[in-house]
Amino acid sequence: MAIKYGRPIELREVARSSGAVASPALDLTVRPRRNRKAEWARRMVRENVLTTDDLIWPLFLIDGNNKREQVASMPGVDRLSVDQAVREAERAVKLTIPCIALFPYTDPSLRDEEGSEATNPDNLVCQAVRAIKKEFPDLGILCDVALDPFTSHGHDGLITDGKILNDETVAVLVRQALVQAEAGCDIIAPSDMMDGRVAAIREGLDHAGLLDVQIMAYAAKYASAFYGPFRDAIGSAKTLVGDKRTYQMDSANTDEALREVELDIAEGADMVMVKPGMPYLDVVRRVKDTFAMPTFAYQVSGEYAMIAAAANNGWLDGDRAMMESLLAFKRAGADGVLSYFAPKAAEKIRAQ
Ligand SMILES: NCC(=O)CCC(=O)O
Ligand SMILES: [Mg+2]
Repeated sequence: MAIKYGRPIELREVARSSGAVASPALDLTVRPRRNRKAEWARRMVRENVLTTDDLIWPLFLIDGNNKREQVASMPGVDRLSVDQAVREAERAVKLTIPCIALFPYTDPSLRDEEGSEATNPDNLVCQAVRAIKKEFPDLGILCDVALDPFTSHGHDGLITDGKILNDETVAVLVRQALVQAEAGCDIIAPSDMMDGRVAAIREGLDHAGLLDVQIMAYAAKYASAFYGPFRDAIGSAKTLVGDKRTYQMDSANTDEALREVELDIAEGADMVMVKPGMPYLDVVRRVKDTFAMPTFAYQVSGEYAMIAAAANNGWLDGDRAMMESLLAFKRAGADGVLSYFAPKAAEKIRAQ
């Protein structure tokens, strides 16, 4: 190492203040704490900053009017009727959050084996997109593409004899993407993890003349326990049969994440995502370093619930844990974060 830490023995004792305890000064030339001595000094050397531009706010939708229903496992998060979602969209605009994401709680009577409601051009998501775009055309809207909010079995794809049918599912996902894009959605975000869906969706969008609709691929989505509260929110927790490990990734792998991301980029993804977030920051870093693509992370429902629950119990300073967890994504190389904390974090950033 080039740095020399020592200094001549005769200089060691000279800088002691009179009030110092009687112990010899350490022989240190380099003292990293100097750069942390005051808030202005810390700001000067700060390497990463979280801004409102880094936030994407996921919202849950429910049928009805003037309705807000608490999601029990996500304190502070509600399911919203379309008119209420428009009000939250207004809040996003005022907070300068660039983009929201929409997730429907589909009425159980509309769920079936094939997830047909996903391709209904007048489903809850499409209604919300149209209503929000009408009032706030400059707010970005991201829509998930996957069948789980619409299927009676809670899986993201079509099933026969307990097996997910990849290619048949992709054909349905293209139609789902098209109804959402035609309603005015700006970013199509396939979260299903079927092989080949990004290419098929890109081709479908281009064929329909929807050349400007972006694709944010949930490229590396892991089979995770942290999705629990989300399934509660969209009402698939009780109906889900089995697990999703034949399509979502094994949490032990990171090389596989790079292969998944590489494929989605080759198939036309404009942006890629890693999900969940906090337990997979190593994956975020590798993806960003390897591909230099716009890279996003999803701080999922379970991550939100952990912090919110601990804060509600007085075990954590909720605001500080929220900001620290969001900054961690920036440090890992993410360009942005989907987080249920988005409005709260944006309020805090703007108050600073
Ligand atoms: N496709 C979107 C999700 O699965 C969200 C998961 C979560 O927030 O737990
Ligand atoms: Mg894939």
